[in-house]
Amino acid sequence: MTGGAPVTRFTPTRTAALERLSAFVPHAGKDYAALRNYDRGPGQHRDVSVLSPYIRHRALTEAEVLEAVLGRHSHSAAEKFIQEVCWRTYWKGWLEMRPSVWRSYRADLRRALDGVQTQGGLRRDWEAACKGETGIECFDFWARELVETGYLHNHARMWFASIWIFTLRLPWVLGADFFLRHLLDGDPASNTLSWRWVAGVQTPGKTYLARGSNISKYTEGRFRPDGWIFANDAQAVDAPPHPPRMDAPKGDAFDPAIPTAFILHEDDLSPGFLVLRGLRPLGTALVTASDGLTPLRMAPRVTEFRTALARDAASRWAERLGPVTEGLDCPQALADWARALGAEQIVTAFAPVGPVAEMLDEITGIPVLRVMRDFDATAWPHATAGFFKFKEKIPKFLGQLKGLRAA
Ligand SMILES: Cc1cc2nc3c(=O)[nH]c(=O)nc-3n(C[C@H](O)[C@H](O)[C@H](O)COP(=O)(O)OP(=O)(O)OC[C@H]3O[C@@H](n4cnc5c(N)ncnc54)[C@H](O)[C@@H]3O)c2cc1C
Repeated sequence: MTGGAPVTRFTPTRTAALERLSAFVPHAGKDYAALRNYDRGPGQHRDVSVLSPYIRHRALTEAEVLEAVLGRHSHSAAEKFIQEVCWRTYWKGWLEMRPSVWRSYRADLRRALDGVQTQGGLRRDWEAACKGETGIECFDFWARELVETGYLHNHARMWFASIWIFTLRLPWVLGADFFLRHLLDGDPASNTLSWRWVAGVQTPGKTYLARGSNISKYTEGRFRPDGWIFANDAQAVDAPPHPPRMDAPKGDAFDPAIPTAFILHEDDLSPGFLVLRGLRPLGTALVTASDGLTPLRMAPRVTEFRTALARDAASRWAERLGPVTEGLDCPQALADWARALGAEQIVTAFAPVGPVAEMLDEITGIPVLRVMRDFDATAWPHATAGFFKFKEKIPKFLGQLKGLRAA
């Protein structure tokens, strides 16, 4: 066996994440560069890190993962892995500067779901795709793997999205929503922008077309799809041009001497950087807002994982957080809770575009200070164009990692 231990189970603790990280780090160099495209199937994903459900919620931060890898490998040996970690950073920065892309996705999704209600053919095809009953063996397998494990290999995500859009001719937003409901790492930036990329919307005109030979090779013959199932040509999906780019967010500073209520939310479950900046809250609210990712029902596996991971973070930091309150699931309830504590400000880690940020934006009557990590503040403003330009800046981000300890 060449990679880390084969896994697809996700224990919702930082300890489990750290164990997985340390088992994977030795393989993050040339093994990863050579083998990362192989999808060996559920329980066999040994050539990739399978860390994304933890990194997505910042039970592990990108900075921590990069530091661990650079503690073992040179930059050039681990270049490929480092770049993949930075794809997440890039997507987040890109969406932060064009937040209307997320709002447009949601509006298009609502329209597509109306279509599902009113058009029998669309409903039938959408249901067959989500249940893994299309008759396309590999696609059906991945649909079930996703629902049963909450994870898919990156290559399977690309093939799946391509077949969804160009073979089944289903709206890409319905596929993105299917992913968000079931992926443990489901995330507005990486998911929306990756689906847009496959559809030829993100890099206008450049689509990703799945090929049978590529699937056979990288599944080591587990699937040998016939050529006929694939579209020969992928016309980019029609979409408006990218919206104008806004400035990257800067985040807020906070005065630890002011009585503070703290929101620990699912987009950043490592509050150590705030404790280091003097955070001593009167109390903490634990917020998960994943239900806001979809108009449909989130998979219980996903909400359970996120709730457990958030509780794990709260229990790790119990001595620093004051009394912890759960179940405050609307802006008004959060504002009332903070005031009842005697707080004059709410402090929280910056939440990127998505339901948590939307909830924070609606809190009124008490200042909400969203504190950014130095890593994000440094990297996000560089997501101005394509990843190629962004990745040239990676050495600069890595140069600043020293001292940016996160947990
Ligand atoms: C259609 C589609 C939808 C996707 N939806 C999501 C999503 O909702 N959430 C999500 O986290 N990722 C998404 N990805 C990106 C990528 O597939 C996953 O991050 C990756 O497969 C996670 O597995 P891993 O941890 O084993 O990755 P590894 O190969 O071990 O990579 C290490 C880390 O780098 C980051 N990373 C790797 N590839 C990417 C990428 N292409 N984009 C962003 N970050 C990356 C992740 O944090 C990952 O944990 C999507 C990709 C596609 C093609």
